[in-house]
Amino acid sequence: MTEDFQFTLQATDGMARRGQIDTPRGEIRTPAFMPVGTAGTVKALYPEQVRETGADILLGNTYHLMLRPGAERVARLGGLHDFMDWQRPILTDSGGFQVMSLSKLRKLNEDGVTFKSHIDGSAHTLTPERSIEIQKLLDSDIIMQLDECVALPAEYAELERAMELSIRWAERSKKAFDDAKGRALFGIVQGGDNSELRARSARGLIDIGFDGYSVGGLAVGEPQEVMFKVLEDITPHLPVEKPRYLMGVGKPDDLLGAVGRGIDMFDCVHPTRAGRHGHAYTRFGVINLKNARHKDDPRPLDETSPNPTARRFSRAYLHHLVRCEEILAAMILSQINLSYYQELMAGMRSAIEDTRFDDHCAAIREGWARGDL
Ligand SMILES: O=c1nc[nH]c2cc3[nH]c(NCCN4CCCCC4)nc3cc12
Repeated sequence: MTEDFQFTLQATDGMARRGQIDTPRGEIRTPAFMPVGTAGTVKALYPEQVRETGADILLGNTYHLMLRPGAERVARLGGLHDFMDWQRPILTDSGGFQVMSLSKLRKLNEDGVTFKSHIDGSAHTLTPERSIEIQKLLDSDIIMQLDECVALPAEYAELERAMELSIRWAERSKKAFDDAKGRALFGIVQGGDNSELRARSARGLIDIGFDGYSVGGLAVGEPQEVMFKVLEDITPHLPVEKPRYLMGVGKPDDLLGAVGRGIDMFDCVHPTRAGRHGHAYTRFGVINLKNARHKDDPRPLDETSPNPTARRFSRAYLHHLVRCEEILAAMILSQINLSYYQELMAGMRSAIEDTRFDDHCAAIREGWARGDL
């Protein structure tokens, strides 16, 4: 454990946990949602606007930044925090997942993965050691091991092979990390939807020892109930005193269910991507502002929202901006969606403190069910 990366469990309510991660660059209140800043930007927002939505930490992607502008270049320019002027914690993914989902030509073997850039076709290699090196060059605060994520549904043999490879890569990642001061290294639990493989993966990672444990191999096309079942299988095996991070999740309903099953950290492109596509997340559920029903509606999105932006512009105006594909639509809706996600996380944090998590989630879901009147 690096001494200045410290997770404190403050309260629990059933499996739901309220905690805090202290890092050299600031604290992370959990359960936490991490906006995705793939190419060194949370799209359409200034970093100070991202902070104003309530975010304590951002996610950066090794795959994208190693291809462009390059990890050594970011290091020469002072690291990712100075490069994008976000001085709070950054968690970086290790790149394997993006290679498999973005790069056409790739070859994976025991040593690592070689692939062609989806940008210019140039050849690249990611090994556990190189991925750790890149994340250190980016000056990441929370580093991920390199792993292999298998899309579901998948055969047992394939899930077992990838899970065992990921444990060997976890070992190599830990050696390369070499307890870098002030940084944390997370292992990633694999094993698909097979509870025996998931348990073996968790045990293997715990034996190696990590500062936190990510649940990988989910949000890859499986139904929500499969994801929840996997979480119920895994979280009892994970150490209570270390943070759990569910990668790539999710929609608001996923967040409530996963916090209730013991998850502390999340990341997803959904709120920002949905915002760019004209969808607004609110207490009433998601509102598609492309829909013509809004074109004469003078009401703001949500006049009782704590977010001034959601009280400021009429639905008619937002509908107009979305229809015109104006840049301001992406800016406004990205801010509104990230604010709503952070409002959800803050609400869950206080509900857990007051041991009223289940009632709180029921009330949130009632609001979504009532819909947009
Ligand atoms: O197993 C993983 N290891 C490393 N990184 C990951 C990232 C992931 N991201 C996702 N899902 C992302 C789903 N996302 C939802 C919104 C639209 C774009 C795709 N699963 C993941 C699994 C992993």
